[in-house]
Amino acid sequence: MTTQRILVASRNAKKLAELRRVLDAAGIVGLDVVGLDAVPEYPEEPETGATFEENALIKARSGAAATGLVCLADDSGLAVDALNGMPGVLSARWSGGHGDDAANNELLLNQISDVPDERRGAAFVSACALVGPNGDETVVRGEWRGVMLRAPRGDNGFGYDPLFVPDDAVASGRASAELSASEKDALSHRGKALAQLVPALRSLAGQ
Ligand SMILES: O=P(O)(O)OP(=O)(O)OP(=O)(O)OC[C@H]1O[C@@H](n2cnc3c(O)ncnc32)[C@H](O)[C@@H]1O
Ligand SMILES: [Mg+2]
Repeated sequence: MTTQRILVASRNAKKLAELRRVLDAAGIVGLDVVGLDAVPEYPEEPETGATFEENALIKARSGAAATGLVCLADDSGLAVDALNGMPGVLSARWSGGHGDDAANNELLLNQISDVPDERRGAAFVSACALVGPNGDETVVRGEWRGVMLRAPRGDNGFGYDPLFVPDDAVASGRASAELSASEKDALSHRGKALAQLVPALRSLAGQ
């Protein structure tokens, strides 16, 4: 059986690790998952879309076009109800610098410090785009509802995980950053999005 190479186009090492984990857990035989470090550098397009779906497609299209590989990309973020869905697509650079989790978390907590408990709902959102060799495109979305804490808790995960307590009963009030990797994957926005791609990935792998 031939092995289908698939590029997972993310510069965020912790997100990349989650994407790999979920693909591994899906048990798809015949897929060789590679990251951006395994392919020659290519100019990456700015993530200027108005939606998670548009941004995921921007990333997956440019990865597929530059490498000729099937390409999977995730665009994700946290949508806070009291902020009308922000930080949303701006989540990675909410405080200005890209990917400064501590600064992003501090700013966001301050912005919602006056929001009462009953209005602290939020959702993590992930859009995952898969672009195939013939230009075929699939985009899926997963959401994970929860509430915003008033101070960070936990050391696992990344980004806004220490601020977010999932609604799921199995999380029993723990922050996302207090869940194990497999617990997060089973519940998360990213896990839900990728689960919808399993059939497309299986057919790519020739299964
Ligand atoms: O675009 P790539 O290279 O994949 O990496 P990135 O970190 O820039 O990723 P995004 O543009 O999709 O921005 C997503 C941001 O949303 C936040 N985020 C997304 N998923 C998250 C999760 O599972 N837990 C905590 N924060 C998350 C986190 O701040 C991310 O940096
Ligand atoms: Mg990004």
